[in-house]
Amino acid sequence: MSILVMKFGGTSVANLDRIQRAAKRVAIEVAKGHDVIVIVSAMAGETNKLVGWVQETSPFYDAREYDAVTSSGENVTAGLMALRLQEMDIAARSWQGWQVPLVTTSAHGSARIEDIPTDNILRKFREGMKVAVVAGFQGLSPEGRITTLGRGGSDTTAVAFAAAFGAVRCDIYTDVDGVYTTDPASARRPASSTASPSRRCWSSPLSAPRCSRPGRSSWRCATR
Ligand SMILES: Nc1ncnc2c1ncn2[C@@H]1O[C@H](COP(=O)(O)OP(=O)(O)O)[C@@H](O)[C@H]1O
Ligand SMILES: N[C@@H](CC(=O)OP(=O)(O)O)C(=O)O
Repeated sequence: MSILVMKFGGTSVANLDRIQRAAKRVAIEVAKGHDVIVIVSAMAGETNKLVGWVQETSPFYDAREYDAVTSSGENVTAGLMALRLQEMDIAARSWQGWQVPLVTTSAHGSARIEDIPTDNILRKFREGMKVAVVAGFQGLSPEGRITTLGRGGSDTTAVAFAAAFGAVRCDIYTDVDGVYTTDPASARRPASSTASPSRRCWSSPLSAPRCSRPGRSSWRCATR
């Protein structure tokens, strides 16, 4: 069994057309014989909207409820991606963090991943499932509450899954107009695009700094 992890960021699942386009990419990898774990983010802008709603409702909010609300964007995209794949006759189902379960610390809003048991998903692959669509960014605390991993945390989810499942590769997709030479989120004046978006960018830093910890093993992680 060769497992491939594919992560689609908010820009790549921003609407139903983009979800369909991402699903087609997944289908290509399934056709190559991989069992695929797809990690999805919330649709672009959704998490910001949810954070805004929390802050507007409760300025000194309960962090456990912040996580309950802000994790929900990924649940929507996971379900929609699984439905789209099913429409393409690919055996797929969605998994929320608690269903895996992706066990984290109790640090709500910036939880650390403690454990990713592989048995549930591997059993489904053995039964014929081809794609496990996992909601990124979220997990379950020892107290049984939903947690989130911090903004940009879906990259962390993807890299941690790739390590836990011994994936052949972890591909991180984002929809941009080109690959800049520096991270536009941190650079004062983003350098111009130097390559086509489809080119592999092996040196590109992942958006979540905490990705590097679970990902320090030997397999390759590509930004596409
Ligand atoms: N054109 C680009 N070239 C290089 N890096 C980029 C580009 N656009 C975005 N990035 C970086 O890639 C990472 C993911 O971008 P982000 O906008 O969060 O996309 P997504 O919603 O797909 O996760 C971030 O670190 C971001 O700054
Ligand atoms: N949706 C979450 C998690 C995430 O990783 O998103 P993206 O892959 O779009 O950066 C956030 O906005 O923080």
